[in-house]
Amino acid sequence: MNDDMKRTAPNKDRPNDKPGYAARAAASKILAAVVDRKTPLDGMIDTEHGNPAYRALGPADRALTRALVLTTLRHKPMIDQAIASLLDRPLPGGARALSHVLAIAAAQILYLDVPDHSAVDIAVEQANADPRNKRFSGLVNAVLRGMTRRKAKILDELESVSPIPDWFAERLTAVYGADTAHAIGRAQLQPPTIDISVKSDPEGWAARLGGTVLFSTGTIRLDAPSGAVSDMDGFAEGEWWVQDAAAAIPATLFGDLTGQRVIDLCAAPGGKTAQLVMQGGQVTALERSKSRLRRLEQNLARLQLSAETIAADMMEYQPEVPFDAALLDAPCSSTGTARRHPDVFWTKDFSDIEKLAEVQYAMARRALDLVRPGGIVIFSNCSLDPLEGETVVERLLADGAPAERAAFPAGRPDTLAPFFDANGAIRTTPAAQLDGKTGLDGFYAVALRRTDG
Ligand SMILES: C[S@@+](CC[C@H](N)C(=O)[O-])C[C@H]1O[C@@H](n2cnc3c(N)ncnc32)[C@H](O)[C@@H]1O
Repeated sequence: MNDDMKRTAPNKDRPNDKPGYAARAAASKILAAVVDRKTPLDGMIDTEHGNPAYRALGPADRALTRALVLTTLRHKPMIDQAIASLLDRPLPGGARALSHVLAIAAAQILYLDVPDHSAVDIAVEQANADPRNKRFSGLVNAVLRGMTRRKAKILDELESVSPIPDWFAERLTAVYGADTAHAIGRAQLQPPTIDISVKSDPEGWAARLGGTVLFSTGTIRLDAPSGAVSDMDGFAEGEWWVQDAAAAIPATLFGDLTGQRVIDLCAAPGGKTAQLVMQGGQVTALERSKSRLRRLEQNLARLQLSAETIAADMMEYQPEVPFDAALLDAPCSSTGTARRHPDVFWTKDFSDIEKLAEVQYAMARRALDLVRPGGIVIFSNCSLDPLEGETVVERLLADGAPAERAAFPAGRPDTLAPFFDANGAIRTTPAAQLDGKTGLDGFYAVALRRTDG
């Protein structure tokens, strides 16, 4: 039996076989893993290695589960407030599983185009099917029916609620000011576009794929993509790869790399490696995770681009000859990508940012050892917190690392000018516009020149 048939042959006598039940049950489990156990979402919705409840679903139910979890996480503070406003008293501390069933149902009622009665009925059945929650099935019914009746008023009340957690909202306000912090929060609610980088002919591919070209990076933006990315024109032929416009900025800042030996130090899945090859570099892609390096190799093979690949920890790797240039796209809190990965706000906290900042500091120092004197290191990451960007560089320079800030090569589009800070580094946030378009990840990128030797 194939996946589609499993989805279309329910046994109506068993509520758990009702259409849509399994998708909601999987969504509630996955939400619990994100919120209670801080498990990143991506791994759980992987078709090969993901959560078993997700893998057991057919393609249509998998898409529904993803939509349910993403929508719930994107609106989590609103949903929590809406549920709390309908309860006489808070749910008992042990009722975590129940709270996730309620949240998934509330996301459908408030934010998704799902008939209210299906959302309510299936949530009641989920409660009945779990011995821990059976006694609450009446409460689930009452809360969710109340929500459907008062939907318009509740949505109105939720207008002023920030979609990001307090710890991060406070941090953003302290760093960027209240208006930008608010705009970053609102940007989080917009469905993300698909941005792609092309090997050549952006205008031609934009016309073929129904997108528009963002002049600043040559990115093609698909505002209303339909179907799987891998089925789109040019994907199998290796003409393009998916890459947010902001993520495309750091590598382009090297300019022409013809004749230069370049190392991409945290390379997988390889979007920036592909750019470095396209910019003419003789590229070595280094990555600590063997499985992620395999993915990078597959991506490069599809794109018919060649680079040397090495599975190694950059902190231990010793090249025979130092490189002319290095890209350090360091692991980070990924808070700049929360539009597409809304789980980051619920799986991370400020202590993670502090720990990652230490790792990045050590990595940036190491990256300087791997280039020749006079060589350039571009340090970048997709965190919105300056502790993982601006402060790392300030610390390096204050501590006497053999480095100075370097200018990016001339010739970049003027439209990138608003993203340069006073020190000549790039800072983007989801509150900004690129080429007049909203929808951009948060990124930081700086160029450093090795000064000793
Ligand atoms: C932000 S991702 C890189 C994204 C990549 N540059 C791109 O554009 O596709 C960070 C990567 O660094 C890798 N990484 C983390 N620590 C590392 C280390 N010490 N040495 C090498 N790679 C490392 C992670 O496994 C992860 O794949």
